[in-house]
Amino acid sequence: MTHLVLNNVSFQYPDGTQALENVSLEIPQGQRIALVGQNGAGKTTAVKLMNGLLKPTTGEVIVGEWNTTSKTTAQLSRKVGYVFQNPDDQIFHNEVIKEVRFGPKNMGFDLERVEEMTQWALELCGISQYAEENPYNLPYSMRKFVTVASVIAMDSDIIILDEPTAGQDKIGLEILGNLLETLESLGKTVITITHDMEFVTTHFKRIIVMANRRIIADDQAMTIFYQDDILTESMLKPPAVAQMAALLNIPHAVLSKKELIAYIKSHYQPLSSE
Ligand SMILES: Nc1ncnc2c1ncn2[C@@H]1O[C@H](COP(=O)(O)OP(=O)(O)OP(=O)(O)O)[C@@H](O)[C@H]1O
Repeated sequence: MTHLVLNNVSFQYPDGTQALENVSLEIPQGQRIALVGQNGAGKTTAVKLMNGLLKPTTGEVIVGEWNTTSKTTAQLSRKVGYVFQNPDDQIFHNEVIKEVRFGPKNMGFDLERVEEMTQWALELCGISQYAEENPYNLPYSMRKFVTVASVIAMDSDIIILDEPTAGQDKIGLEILGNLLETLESLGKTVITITHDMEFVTTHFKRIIVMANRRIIADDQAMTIFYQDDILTESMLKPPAVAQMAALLNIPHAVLSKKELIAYIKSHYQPLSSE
């Protein structure tokens, strides 16, 4: 069990850029969270603080019983796995299976567990058939799955996915949705940064919205996508169904195609063909 806490965390990059200001947050083990907000809001900085790649300038980040300030990234990676935004910043092996195997091997798992976790991760990410390929012969969306597999194979309590939906087609998004279900059933905490609001409303109950270096909302989709001040400040575009519901003046929150169609069917008469 690894409880994650950020207490009044601020962060400044060495060039003076203030990337986070007084961010406080608590994530109990096992939650599935979407982290959203405009480019530059501070999302990647926030998650890099969670796995110790960055240390807070002020405030504290607590991972389980550890304060990240006194731990190395290698120590923290046992508890918090981070899938980089750009897979090419992460991949360094010339064979997919070697890349995925590296993490569990490095954690010191016995050989049998290394193989078991590697095969499980490859399968869950839909890339078993590319195990012997050079990752750089695969398209970006597949390379992203190689990095996801490499991290989930390490079996950490907390898993952070930085923009896994970028460049994914329908099948890729289905694989990701299924992956989230599986990780939740295993009791993992999964924090996902994404710009895909359809994906957010379909797969996440808790959504954290960042804007201008701060958290401006931490709530469910029903609240976030129907609150004008949050949408304005974060510049988030609600999912298409919510936009259509607003155009139709539907008086309550609608977040799925099913709900939208049901409303239309019950309120509008079909046009007669005569
Ligand atoms: N290495 C760095 N040095 C200096 N400034 C940085 C560095 N990395 C990020 N920043 C700046 O910190 C701020 C927050 O960036 P961050 O990458 O955390 O935002 P983000 O919400 O993840 O954006 P995106 O959705 O584009 O990934 C931005 O102003 C960004 O330009």
